[in-house]
Amino acid sequence: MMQERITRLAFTLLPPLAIALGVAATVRGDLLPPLPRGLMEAGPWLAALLGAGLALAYGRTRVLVFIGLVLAVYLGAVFQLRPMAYQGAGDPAPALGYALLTFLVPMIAVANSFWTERYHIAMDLGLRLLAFGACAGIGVVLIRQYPDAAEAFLLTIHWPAVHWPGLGMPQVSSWSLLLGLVITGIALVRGPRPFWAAQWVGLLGMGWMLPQLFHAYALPLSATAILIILSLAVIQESFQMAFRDDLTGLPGRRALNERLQRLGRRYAIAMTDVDHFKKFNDTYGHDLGDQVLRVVASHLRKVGGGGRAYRYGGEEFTIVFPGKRAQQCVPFLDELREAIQDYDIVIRDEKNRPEDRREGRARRGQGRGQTVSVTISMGVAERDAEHPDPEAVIKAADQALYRAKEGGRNRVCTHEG
Ligand SMILES: Nc1nc2c(ncn2[C@@H]2O[C@H](COP(=O)(O)OP(=O)(O)OP(=O)(O)O)[C@@H](O)[C@H]2O)c(=O)[nH]1
Repeated sequence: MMQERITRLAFTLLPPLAIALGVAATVRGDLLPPLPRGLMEAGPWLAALLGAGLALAYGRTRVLVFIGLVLAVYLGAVFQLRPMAYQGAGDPAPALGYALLTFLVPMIAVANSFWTERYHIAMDLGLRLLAFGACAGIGVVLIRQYPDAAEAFLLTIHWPAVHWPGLGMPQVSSWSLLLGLVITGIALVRGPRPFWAAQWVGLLGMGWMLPQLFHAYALPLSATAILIILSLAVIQESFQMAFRDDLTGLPGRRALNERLQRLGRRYAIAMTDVDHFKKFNDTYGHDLGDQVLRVVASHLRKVGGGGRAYRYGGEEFTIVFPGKRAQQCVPFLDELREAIQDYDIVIRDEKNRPEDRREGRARRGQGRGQTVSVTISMGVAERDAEHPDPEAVIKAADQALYRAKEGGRNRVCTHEG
């Protein structure tokens, strides 16, 4: 499971990181030729339109809010920070406004990303805007009412030893950004999803772009890149929704249908079914049933012989072996069957769970955690004259599976016997 998560993390994080590093190298290395100013400055708006369009189409209100935050930071840097840097210190109001913005954005981003998308999209978006707008409003009121206290909190360098002026933001803002990165990072590692990766890279990118204030392209190019990364995350998530099974993480039926259309002349297909699963569900409940399906899927994912597993539906899985005969697949299938049969699934007794963690550990130490195991049956068939297309091969594999069940379950049967 661990290795699986690391692979997923790498696949999720590498594309946005590659885009971000590409942009950073372009800016730092001055690799772009002189371009008309308007063109560069149109970038963030065009990318925001693209992202907002996609987010609206797929009902991703979280992304819409994050797009707003990126634009707010970009505009804040261009219209607040830049003039401030030219004019030098004088009126503290713009500095306070900028500090409040950079302090609030990572916090709002985190709150927004943990807020599950519910209700109708307009209602959901309205509630978010109301809540986050209220936070910003309270911040502005507090700054106006208590400018000295606000300055002391937002603009003071509280710990000079750990402050790096090159960060381009007040110290509390950099803490807020760091906290945002840590929380988003943990969420990303625990459940690698394109949105978490996009938000993590986005926060990092915002932190990176602010000190490059006077570089001709840094701000618009970075903002454009972050918004494009967000748009790609929306596309990637919708793609995953269509092709990946949510419960097990395996590719789903649609992905299987796609794969079946592109098989060559020789292939074998195995149908897999969890034994007595209805009884299992009835005895231990649907939640443990779901846990079993995840465990079975994590084994099937590791199938050898060039096979690839899909969730066919319910407790049925399909494994496609390109270039193989049915007999050649049997050892790989048997290996899976044995691994699943030997795997102990620990029942987490939620009702009688001890409050005290130490007691829990002690109880587990005494071997009180009850375990269960399941078995699977498999039927495998290959393409031949009698079964010339994937539908016919699946039907033949289903018949073999039926025989495996009839023969006592926990076994692999081939179509030809
Ligand atoms: N927990 C859980 N159960 C599911 C899911 N999908 C299907 N099931 C259950 O899987 C069971 C399928 O049982 P059956 O096909 O009747 O057969 P079986 O009990 O597996 O028995 P044999 O196949 O004859 O060994 C049903 O009780 C479904 O409710 C799911 O996503 N989660």
